[in-house]
Amino acid sequence: MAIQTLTRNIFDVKDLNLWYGDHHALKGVYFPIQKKEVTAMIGPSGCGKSTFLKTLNLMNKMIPNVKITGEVNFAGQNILHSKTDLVELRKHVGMVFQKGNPFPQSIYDNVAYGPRIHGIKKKKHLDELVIKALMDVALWNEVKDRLNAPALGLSGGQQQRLCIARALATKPDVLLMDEPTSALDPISTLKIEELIFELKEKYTIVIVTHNMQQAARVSDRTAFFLMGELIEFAETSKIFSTPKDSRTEDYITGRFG
Ligand SMILES: Nc1ncnc2c1ncn2[C@@H]1O[C@H](COP(=O)(O)OP(=O)(O)OP(=O)(O)O)[C@@H](O)[C@H]1O
Repeated sequence: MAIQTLTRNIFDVKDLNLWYGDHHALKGVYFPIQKKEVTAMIGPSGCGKSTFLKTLNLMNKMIPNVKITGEVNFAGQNILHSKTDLVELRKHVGMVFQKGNPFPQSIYDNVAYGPRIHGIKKKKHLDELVIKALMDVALWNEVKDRLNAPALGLSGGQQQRLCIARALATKPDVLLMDEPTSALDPISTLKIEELIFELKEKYTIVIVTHNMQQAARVSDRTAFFLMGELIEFAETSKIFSTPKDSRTEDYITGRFG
């Protein structure tokens, strides 16, 4: 996947439809995602935000009875084609979940996990990647003296930053974040938001959030989903000041439903 050949859109999603059995969860979604920006997805519970996010690295491909049609173009290729190498795709498109989910292993082994899967064995190389990833998430100073300690001994906020470091260790291009702060206290949330701001220098970030202030604070563009449809997608400042669709306005002003 030679991503240098891309235009400013790192993902170009066209007419994406997804069904869970009979349930039509994504309906004709067109969604360009720009490089090195933070794109936020907002919308009421069950509108398809997580489903859309997971489609970007085909996390939902394994679910029985899922049918996906349309195009999810990444690095110039439609990843919905059956030939897509999922391990390779997820090296480029990493994911961080709602609740930090470190493996029951040491801090070091958690971060080294991805590089090892991709065949990196030399300790010196692994050390470099682990240190770099932990520095990138501003966790290095907090853990450098206990790299062999269990990751599950870290605080919730530290665990989430560790999971971000784990995702970054394979040097992805895109980081998908599914409500990454919903289980965190305000200070840990602020740290992750600051981190997102710094990470966008190097990475493209797509974040699902229920917190509209968070979307307004961290993202460049915001997409509003409703019942499986992408209703509006624009610069975040526009979505929150002058939304074009009355349904977007109702949602962001809390008048929804
Ligand atoms: N594995 C699954 N099997 C069947 N239906 C599913 C599955 N995952 C999600 N759905 C359904 O698809 C729809 C969209 O779900 P999704 O999780 O994408 O919404 P969401 O906007 O992320 O919601 P939330 O904000 O509550 O996380 C919902 O109706 C949900 O019940």
